[in-house]
Amino acid sequence: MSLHGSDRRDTSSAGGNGTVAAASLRLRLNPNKEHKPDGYEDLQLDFSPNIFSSLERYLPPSMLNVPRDDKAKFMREILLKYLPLGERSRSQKHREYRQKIIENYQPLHRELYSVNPATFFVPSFLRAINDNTEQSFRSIMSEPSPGIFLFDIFQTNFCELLLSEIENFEKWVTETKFRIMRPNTMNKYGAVLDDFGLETMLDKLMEGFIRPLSRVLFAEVGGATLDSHHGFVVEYGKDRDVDLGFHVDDSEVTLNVCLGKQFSGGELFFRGIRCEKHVNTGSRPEEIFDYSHVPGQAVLHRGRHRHGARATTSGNRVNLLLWCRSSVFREMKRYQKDFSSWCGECSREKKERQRSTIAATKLELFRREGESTA
Ligand SMILES: O=C(O)CCC(=O)C(=O)O
Ligand SMILES: [Fe+2]
Repeated sequence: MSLHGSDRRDTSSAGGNGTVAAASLRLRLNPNKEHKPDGYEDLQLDFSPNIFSSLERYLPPSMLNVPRDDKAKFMREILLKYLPLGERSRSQKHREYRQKIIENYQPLHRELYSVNPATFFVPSFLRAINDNTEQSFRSIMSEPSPGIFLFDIFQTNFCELLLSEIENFEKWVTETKFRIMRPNTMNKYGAVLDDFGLETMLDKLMEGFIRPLSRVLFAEVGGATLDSHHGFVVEYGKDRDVDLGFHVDDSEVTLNVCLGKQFSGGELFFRGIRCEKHVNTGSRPEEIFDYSHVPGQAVLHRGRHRHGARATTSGNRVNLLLWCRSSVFREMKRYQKDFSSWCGECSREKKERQRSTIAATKLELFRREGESTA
């Protein structure tokens, strides 16, 4: 979402009640650069906390020092005006849904709810992130097939704690008969981690740890500008989902980490990267890659890398998925037709066009040469 000068609207209906409802309040045209904005990470909001911190500098001077909740409420009203009506009520309903869960669900392991690098990540991963160079990233990962990166990320203890938190959440769901929303249309089981309080932690995971990698590995699909996420777990086995059909993710970059437990089967199969237009085209032999999950190991790939998961034939498999999105990339994509920098089929078509242009030029040159020597 971008707030251009010309888009800025009157905020007269914003606020609803209390101090922030004054009809004359408008956003400033230029930000107050001296003002140090509040953090909004710990609030349940329908937009990224960063948007609130950025927008705060545009608040009218009289509002800069009002309580944070009032500022958030005022800004939220403004931001909601930029959503189409249907989406606005969907967003409102989802907010209420989350609020209800968070007010009633008692987390089991509070230490999971904010990122603690020393206890979450394995040392090799932390070192690479701290070095922050392409060389350091590549030194901890393998790329068994173009665009699919594998590396150790989570400590065993972190995986176990997260599994136990998820079990605890599901126990609460069963006991209270709370109807939860599943991660997406393809899963009957699993849970959205963002919905029961892990959103801020996962946002930090994306910003501090996945975006630096994606900036280098997936620059052409907005890897440097990932700014929102959908974080969830999928669960397979007896009494759970069995497999997952062939699909692309609603993400620019996907992090998939197996948390455990004991299982067989469940391999991921990859079949090349495709844009929307080419999503159903065939794959070439070099695009075929199968991967067997290893608990604690990350698989990082573009969301448009076509894939699916084979049946988990025994035991239980639980995987953490972080679909990372870039609003900038999505906006730019609307004005483009050629995705040869990442779509396997666009790239093949482009090479084919170049090949036939060269062939036609050569033919023309031969023809002219023939004419001049005749
Ligand atoms: O089962 C898996 O590990 C893959 C899940 C997946 O691809 C997804 O949820 O988008
Ligand atoms: Fe997927």
